Order: sequence, then C-alpha cells, then structure tokens
Amino acid sequence: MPPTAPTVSTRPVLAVENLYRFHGPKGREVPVLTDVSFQVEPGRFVCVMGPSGSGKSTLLHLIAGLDEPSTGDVQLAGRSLGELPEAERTRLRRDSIGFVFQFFNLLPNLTVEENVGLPIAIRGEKPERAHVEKTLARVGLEGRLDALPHELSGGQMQRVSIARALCGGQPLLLCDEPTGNLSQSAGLEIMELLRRLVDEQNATVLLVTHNPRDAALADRVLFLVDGHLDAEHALEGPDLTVEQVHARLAELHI
Ligand SMILES: Nc1ncnc2c1ncn2[C@@H]1O[C@H](COP(=O)(O)OP(=O)(O)OP(=O)(O)O)[C@@H](O)[C@H]1O
Repeated sequence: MPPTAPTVSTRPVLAVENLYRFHGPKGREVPVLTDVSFQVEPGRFVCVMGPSGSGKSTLLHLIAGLDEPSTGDVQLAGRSLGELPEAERTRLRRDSIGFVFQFFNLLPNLTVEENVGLPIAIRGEKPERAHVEKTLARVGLEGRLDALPHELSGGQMQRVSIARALCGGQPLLLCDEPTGNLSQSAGLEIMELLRRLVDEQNATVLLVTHNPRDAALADRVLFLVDGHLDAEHALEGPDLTVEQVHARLAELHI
C-alpha cells in the first residue's frame, strides 16, 4: 500500500448555525440573538466585535454550552451541543475550548505549574512537568513554574492563562476581552502572542472584544449589532488595519 499523506482537517472547529436566543418572561420574550451564523476554521483567527448589550456574552455562553439556544445549533469539532446530554456536553466543551478571560481567572493559591496543568488534572490525569514547561515556553514564559499568580505582572498572568488554555490540547482558544485588564503595551504583547500562536503554531482563536486595535490583528472581524451578525458587514484580512475597523464601526453606527 502506498503511504498516505497526513490529512489536515478543514472541518470547522466551531460552527454556529442560525442561533436565536430570547430572554424575558413567557409571552413577552425579547430577542437577544437573531439568526446568528458563522464558522471558525482550524488555524484561523476570528474576532467578534460588538458594543455593550449587543449579545456577546450571550453568544459566548451558548458557544460554551453554559446556556441553551432558543433555536439553532452550536457545533464543536463537528458535534452538536444540543444533541448531547449534560455530562457529554461538559466533556465536549472541556476537550474543545481553552478559555482566556479578561481577569485571567487564575487560582491564587496554586503555582503557575498547577494553574497551567489544571485542565489536564480536571480530566483526572497527572500533568507532566515537562509538558507544562513546554507550554509555558510557547507563550514566552519560561522559568516561572513555581511562582504564584500575585508574583506576576498582568501580562505574565495572561500568558499563564493562555498556557492553561493551550495545555490540554483543546483546538479552540476562546478569548473574552483578553486585553481589557492590561496596560496598552502589555495588551499589545498579548495580542501579538495570539497572532503568533495562529501563524506559527496553527492555533485557532475566537476573540471577543470591543477594542478595534485588537480586532485588526484578526483574519476576519464579525460585527454583532443588536443581536444580528451580518456576513456582508464582516471584514476579511489579511492585513486588516485599525482604520478599517473604525470605518466599519462608524458605518454600523457602533
Ligand atoms: N438572562 C437575561 N434575561 C434578560 N435579558 C438578558 C439576559 N441576559 C442578557 N440579557 C439582555 O440581552 C442583551 C445582551 O446582553 P449581553 O450580556 O449578551 O451583551 P454584551 O454584548 O455581552 O454586553 P457587555 O459588553 O456590556 O457585556 C442585553 O440587552 C441584556 O440586558
């Protein structure tokens, strides 16, 4: 038999299909998300931008399987969250998504090594020190395995949380305002790190932000406006500029 070439999957890491979410008392429900559809393919850096109240958190909760859509579907690695029982949904979320939050969400009493290895420990496995060390090297934070979070700068804490999101091998990095609690320069470094992880290590990133400078580093920027996400308003890279993002925001009256 001839040797077969390794296949690189092009199946979307995340597919959001015709998502609707209503909130409010029965009979007086209001739409928070209206027919939202998009995909994130492997090795891509996709950004969702939207003003306060546009439905970003609602969308993130649905993607994470923490909330259920009124109608529509979320697929992670080709599997539909809605079709799974609770325990399997939790496992799929855990195995598919590494989360990066604005306030880092590191456990203060655990060392850097323990924080980074957490997703593996939660699976009931023992995180290998060498693997944690290698993951920290991927985010440019070598030699701080034994530090506690309070001994680190904000930018370093965010690197730890990115390492934690990568450590378990989840295919999607979901970053919710990852620079929101950082100085401008530390924020820029974090964004450049995310860009490098995509370009050089084939990571896949979904970034949610209202920061045009951060959004401009993505391959594609989607705009969520009053719960709508219209494909024709999306910006496509490569080499998007902050000016392009500002212009589209002005066009959409955001
Ligand atoms: N559980 C809920 N019950 C009723 N309304 C809700 C609920 N959750 C969200 N909403 C409403 O849905 C809309 C979108 O909220 P959401 O928190 O998703 O927006 P957001 O874009 O994340 O805003 P922000 O950037 O300020 O966090 C808001 O008008 C909000 O009041």
